Amino acid sequence: MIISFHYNIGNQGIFHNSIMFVKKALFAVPNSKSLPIGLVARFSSATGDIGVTVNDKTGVATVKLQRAPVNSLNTGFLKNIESTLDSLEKEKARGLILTSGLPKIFTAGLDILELYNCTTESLTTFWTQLQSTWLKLHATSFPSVALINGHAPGAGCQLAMSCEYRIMLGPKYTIGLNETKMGIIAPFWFVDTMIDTLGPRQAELALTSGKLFTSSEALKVGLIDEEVGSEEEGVAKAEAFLSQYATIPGTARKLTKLMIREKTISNLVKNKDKDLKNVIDLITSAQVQKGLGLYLQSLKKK
Ligand SMILES: CC/C=C\C/C=C\CCC/C=C/CC(=O)SCCNC(=O)CCNC(=O)[C@H](O)C(C)(C)COP(=O)(O)OP(=O)(O)OC[C@H]1O[C@@H](n2cnc3c(N)ncnc32)[C@H](O)[C@@H]1OP(=O)(O)O
Repeated sequence: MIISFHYNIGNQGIFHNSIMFVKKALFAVPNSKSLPIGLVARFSSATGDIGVTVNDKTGVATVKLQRAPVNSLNTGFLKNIESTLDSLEKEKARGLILTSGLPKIFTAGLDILELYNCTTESLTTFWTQLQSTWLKLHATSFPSVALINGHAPGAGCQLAMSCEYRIMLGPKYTIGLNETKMGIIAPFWFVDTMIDTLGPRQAELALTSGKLFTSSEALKVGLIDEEVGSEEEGVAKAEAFLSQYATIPGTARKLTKLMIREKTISNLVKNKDKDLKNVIDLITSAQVQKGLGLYLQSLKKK
């Protein structure tokens, strides 16, 4: 017997920030004893799809990012991700597996079109949303795993580092904070997160060179925790990691996580405006705009 639920999202171009769990159908599946049981959802909008499947035995939600062609993070997509996390908190999810529904790409990081030819106003909206989505992901009350099933440059790496455990599909894809390669600077909270993940020595080497690590290099420096040969293996490892928390009291777990992350979180919370000003000053400068234009062209020329 399978119980299927669908999230029903109010959709006015972009999603409302609440998900209603609506029991849609109760149906029997003949001859199936081992089909996954769960809540299934698919969100759809011009600013990206987010597929959510919740295993109703374990309470673990698999969230699949899907914004073709490369899951680049624009304001609407970031807002959808934040709304999804809000809903999972509200529904008391027991764990998160964050992955991509696209082939080859986890996420290509920030949508460079949000940075190029932007206005101060549009950049403010975008950056404020990015800060807000990241804070939510970094501080989830439930344990989180990034199943990195494709490239994860820039903010793609940042999202992955904010999950508590990283499993990456090898050997073809790369991950890292590549901002300096683009002639820009990673924001201080990206830097803080990388230092928390790699330690200052490896973070400095990685950040100053804008290094994109292969999965085996990432494993060596501790940027990822496991490298796998297939998505199925990745899902099994993610579920195994999350299952250890089934017997750990949730509040103790959450408070411990927040204690460890508190410095990095409060650094951004206290300095949000300063961060925004830095970004506006840097990104709207003629020199950086020229560089971003050339970078976009180089991507399109390939
Ligand atoms: C004092 C200073 C203080 C503060 C700092 C201030 C500001 C800092 C802000 C900096 C933060 C930056 C974080 C980031 O995330 S920057 C973005 C990093 N990402 C990248 O560099 C990825 C670029 N893309 C790629 O390398 C490849 O596309 C990728 C490996 C992901 C996929 O390769 P593939 O061959 O599969 O696809 P492509 O043909 O390259 O791409 C397909 C189309 O998608 C477009 N594209 C790709 N990436 C992006 C992107 N990030 N944003 C927007 N669009 C993207 C690409 O141009 C192709 O478009 P079309 O040709 O189809 O039109």
